[in-house]
Amino acid sequence: AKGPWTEKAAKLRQVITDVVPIDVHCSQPLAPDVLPPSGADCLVSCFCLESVSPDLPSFTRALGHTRKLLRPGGHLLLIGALGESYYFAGPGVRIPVVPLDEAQVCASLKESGYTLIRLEVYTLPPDMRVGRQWIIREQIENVLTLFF
Ligand SMILES: C[S@@+](CC[C@H](N)C(=O)[O-])C[C@H]1O[C@@H](n2cnc3c(N)ncnc32)[C@H](O)[C@@H]1O
Repeated sequence: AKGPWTEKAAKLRQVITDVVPIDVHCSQPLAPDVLPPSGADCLVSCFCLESVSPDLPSFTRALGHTRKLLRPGGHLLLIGALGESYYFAGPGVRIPVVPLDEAQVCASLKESGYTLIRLEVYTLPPDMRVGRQWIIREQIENVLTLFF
């Protein structure tokens, strides 16, 4: 069915030139020839690191692995959720999420070598709480955005 997303999908297909697998738990998360030798100018991670890390050390390590993909002076835009304990990847498929607070995220960033440029923490408005995780964890619907 046609809708606003049809147009957005078409635009995206015009600008995305490749889709490659990544595993943030590997010390080399991408295949060696994917990025230029100097590294990426910018990386964006959206609701990924906390939702694929079983605990805080694993989250911190994933940040460190990601940093190695950036060129010196490159930027990471990290978007994630605070205080989640799991999300539903499908009916009955509950994926554990490391529940982070702001201080833990800042400490993990520092430990993995990032310089924090900007931090924004906000609460989702009720009409955006459509995902099950937001319904289940209404008390912790803070979303964290970090710019490096
Ligand atoms: C909660 S979803 C977020 C998806 C999307 N970015 C969004 O904002 O809706 C978490 C994503 O992490 C990806 N993922 C799972 N394990 C991963 C890993 N080891 N390394 C990198 N990404 C992983 C999954 O494929 C999934 O798309």
